[in-house]
Amino acid sequence: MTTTDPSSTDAASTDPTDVDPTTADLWDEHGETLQSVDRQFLDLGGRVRFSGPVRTVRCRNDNALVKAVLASPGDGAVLVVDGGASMRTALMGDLIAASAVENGWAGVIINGPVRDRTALAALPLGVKALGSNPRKSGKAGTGEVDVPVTIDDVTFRPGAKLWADEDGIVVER
Ligand SMILES: O=C([O-])CC(=O)C(=O)O
Repeated sequence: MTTTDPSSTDAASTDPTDVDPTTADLWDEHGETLQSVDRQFLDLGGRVRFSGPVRTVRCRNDNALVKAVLASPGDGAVLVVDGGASMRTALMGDLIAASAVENGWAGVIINGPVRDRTALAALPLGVKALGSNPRKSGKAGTGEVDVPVTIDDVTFRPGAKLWADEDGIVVER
């Protein structure tokens, strides 16, 4: 990729000239004023480097809220989905991810699995997740939206700025 346009939708952007600083650069500059996520998420979207303000969903084996939130305007935000690390059901597939792209979301971080990995890898969307499972989620809509969620010792507060890349995830406290 040769553009430095941050709104570019090129898939699989890993170009070091991208305008966003790397997470390592951010850590060097800001250190422990940021939080860094220890958990080793897999990069499963067509964008590896992404950033934006945090939005959140907390749910477990039920993705109705994920679908609803990603069908609403994202305005460049990153949705952090705390699925409690359950690997039982996929919390996002290609249709929900395509809707996230259409609605202007920068990325989705899922403490749980996705499905349709081949399709996700072709979308201009950041996706970090624990893995994949073909089993569909429940659709009851149980869970919470835009509450602080904690994954290991990192708290993701709605509105906090988050940066993700090949090295990991850093987020404002
Ligand atoms: O509908 C679901 O539960 C997930 C899915 O397959 C999709 O997003 O395409």
